[in-house]
Amino acid sequence: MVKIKELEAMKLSDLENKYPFVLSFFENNKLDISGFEQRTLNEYLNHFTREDIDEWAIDVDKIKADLEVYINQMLEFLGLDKDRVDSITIIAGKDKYGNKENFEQLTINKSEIISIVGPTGSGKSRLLADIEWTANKDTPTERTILVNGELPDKSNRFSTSNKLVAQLSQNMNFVMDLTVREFLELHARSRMVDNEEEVINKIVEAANELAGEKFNMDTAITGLSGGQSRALMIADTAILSTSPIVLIDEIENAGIDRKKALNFLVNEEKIVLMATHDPSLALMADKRIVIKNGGIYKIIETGEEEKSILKKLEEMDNIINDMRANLRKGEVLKNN
Ligand SMILES: Nc1ncnc2c1ncn2[C@@H]1O[C@H](COP(=O)(O)OP(=O)(O)OP(=O)(O)O)[C@@H](O)[C@H]1O
Repeated sequence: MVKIKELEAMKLSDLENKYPFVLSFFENNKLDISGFEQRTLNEYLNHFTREDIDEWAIDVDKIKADLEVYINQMLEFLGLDKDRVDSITIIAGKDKYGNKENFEQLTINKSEIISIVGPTGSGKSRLLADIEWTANKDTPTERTILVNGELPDKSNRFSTSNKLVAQLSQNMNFVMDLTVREFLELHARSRMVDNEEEVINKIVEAANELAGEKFNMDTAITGLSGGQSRALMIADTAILSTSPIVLIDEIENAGIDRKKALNFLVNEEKIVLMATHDPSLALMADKRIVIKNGGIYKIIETGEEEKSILKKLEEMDNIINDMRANLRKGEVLKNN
């Protein structure tokens, strides 16, 4: 629930961006906010002179109380409230040997990217699965996942239309007999987007930017290569998904531009967790979780030194990518 205290210090332009429907509240209450877009709600409400207040019968406390009720009602009505995720918290469970994990709890906030590293079979996918399931001591790790500091309710956990989590998993096998266009149309329709054609074009364009070999709208999705279908799912998730949490289980080297893919998926409003064996992707995150024997063993913040190492890694990646592209084109590689 939104509290008026949180709103008072917001600039009117930010308030409008976050809750576009507030404009009709101001209009209905004959409050002219033009010229005050860069001022906070409090500054705006306190700018009235005694005369204004008497003449227009302005009651600031009542406006605030009404605005709080109005925003909460609108969020509930639009079904947006339950989808707002500002943070998730992982509360420690046990590793594969039954020992308590080496941390107490970790809160991940909106717009953070977290990578998950650790040897093969150490439990990276398990951690993602715990988050997807919003575990409540009911998985092998006995971890608990909180959303916005609370145990999420079941409706949130099991709703399929506005899913809490968008997951890009390692296996992306299409079984449906549809063309790319039909597949995206189905998805866009279920999301009720207005500009269907435009959105579909955007997804195919983005997917083709990620995949090496281009495909078009009339390609059957069963005919896409591993890398192409992966690229399509990434572009689809990035552009169409409203899920506030994106879980990525290794953007494996299926020939897609992984860094570009991550940039597509990252967005101010989302929490991104990605299991990876790739050093550049691991360091692109704000923090990384190190998993050992099924338990969280360390949480490391990516510091300045590692960020500068990331630059070097990216240069090396570019060299490797160029060589890969040239080999694919059938060229013979040359020194320098
Ligand atoms: N804390 C735990 N307690 C019990 N079982 C666990 C725990 N953590 C992970 N496991 C189990 O260990 C197995 C391997 O874990 P997982 O598949 O998550 O590894 P991974 O790190 O993703 O491996 P890869 O890098 O090969 O993808 C799974 O069966 C998983 O359920």
